[in-house]
Amino acid sequence: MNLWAIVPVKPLHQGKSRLAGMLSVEEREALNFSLLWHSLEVLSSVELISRVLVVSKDPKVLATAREYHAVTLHSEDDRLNLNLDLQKADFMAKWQGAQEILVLPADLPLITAWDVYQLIQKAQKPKAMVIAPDRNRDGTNGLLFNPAEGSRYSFGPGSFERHLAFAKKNGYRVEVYESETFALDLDTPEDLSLLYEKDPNFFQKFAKPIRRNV
Ligand SMILES: Nc1nc2c(ncn2[C@@H]2O[C@H](COP(=O)(O)OP(=O)(O)OP(=O)(O)O)[C@@H](O)[C@H]2O)c(=O)[nH]1
Ligand SMILES: C=C(OP(=O)(O)O)C(=O)O
Repeated sequence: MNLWAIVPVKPLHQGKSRLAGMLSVEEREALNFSLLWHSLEVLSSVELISRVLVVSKDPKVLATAREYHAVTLHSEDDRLNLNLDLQKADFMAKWQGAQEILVLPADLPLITAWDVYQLIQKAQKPKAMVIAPDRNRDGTNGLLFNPAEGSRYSFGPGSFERHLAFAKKNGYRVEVYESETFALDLDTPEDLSLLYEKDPNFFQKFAKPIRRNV
């Protein structure tokens, strides 16, 4: 087993733009940094993961990833394109020996190492795809390919159904990973309120990287 986790990250000042009505650009930048830090903390404590690969245009994101011994890929395209960045990261991971690939967006504030471990367990027997939907069963909050060969990314609105359809069409055993913690990605003001309810301490944790930056 040689499982790589790929984490795509938008530039910190651009991410979470749907929260612009509630948070200033500085607050969103701090929140994005905190979410990145949380993802790296979680992934680096999952022993089943051989390497973490972070793909981003943002040098600060990549420098932080390297502090966690992640492999980094600098996306140099003019425009933002999540699926293209994932495709490039996927190629790099396979070139360096990845046999299984897990894509984990960096906006899952509630996930723990145990959640990620459980998701991975579902993919033990190939040929499998594990798909973790968001709470509306619209987006994809985790996607694992075992084997990595033949992987394909179709993130964006409605991606859960597209990933399911891809799996069925291509002969994968599909495991839908239903998890309350995985299901909460931070996109909308409603998601932010839910996070306040479920983990008010998250916002104290997220003061930490703000302090690190000043
Ligand atoms: N490398 C890379 N990562 C991206 C890109 N677009 C989104 N991401 C990351 O992909 C994950 C899921 O993205 P979204 O849920 O749409 O988050 P977001 O783009 O910050 O949210 P909005 O700005 O509100 O659309 C997050 O970790 C983002 O940082 C991209 O073009 N390139
Ligand atoms: C890009 C995605 O994220 P979101 O729907 O959270 O923007 C996705 O789930 O495919």
